[in-house]
Amino acid sequence: MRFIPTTLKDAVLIEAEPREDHRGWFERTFCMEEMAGAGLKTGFVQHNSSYNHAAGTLRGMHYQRAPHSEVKVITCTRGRIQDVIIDLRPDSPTYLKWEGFDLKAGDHRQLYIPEGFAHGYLTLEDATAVSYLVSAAYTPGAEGGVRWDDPAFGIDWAAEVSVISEKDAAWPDFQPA
Ligand SMILES: Cc1cn([C@H]2C[C@H](O)[C@@H](COP(=O)(O)OP(=O)(O)O[C@H]3O[C@@H](C)C(=O)[C@@H](O)[C@H]3O)O2)c(=O)[nH]c1=O
Repeated sequence: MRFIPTTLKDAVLIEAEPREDHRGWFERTFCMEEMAGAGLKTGFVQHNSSYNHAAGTLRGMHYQRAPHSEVKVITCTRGRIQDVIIDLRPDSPTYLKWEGFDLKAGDHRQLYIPEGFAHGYLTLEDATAVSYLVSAAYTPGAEGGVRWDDPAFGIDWAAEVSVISEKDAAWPDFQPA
């Protein structure tokens, strides 16, 4: 595994190292020893998948409040997404900054998102699926969100948003802590 820093503190792109032979390839997509060695958390409690019928579907921007904060490790398993994270940790040098990542099926890449970030994605192709590990149990009462078009962040989405849940369209304007 290769660990590539992003512009946001503690968020990391993980590149797998496929070993190829005449059958195809083999790679590690999770390795406790290598990830812990790179300073990443490895205690995952759920493995989730979501499927989206149409390009232009937006899910996010989500987080869970402490003490239910989550690390997430995101993989695009079918199609293509613009995956976006926002650093919402007031004590971070990259507080309120966002970064977007082009993830697509078969790219051998995963995005490691630390606790304290909002996360969301926009599908760039029809029939797109996303798989992700999370480090804390789903706790609806601790759920928080940031609206995808909140002017506080000015996220530069790669395509028009055409499908979104009522919940995600209605997150209020961000209020700094
Ligand atoms: C996230 C989640 C949802 N659910 C249920 C609640 C609801 O009935 C249905 C769909 O939930 P949502 O609309 O919240 O699903 P979704 O919008 O896909 O939520 C996800 O969005 C991405 C961007 C993330 O980062 C994830 O952590 C998660 O928040 O699934 C669970 O049972 N367990 C879970 O862990």
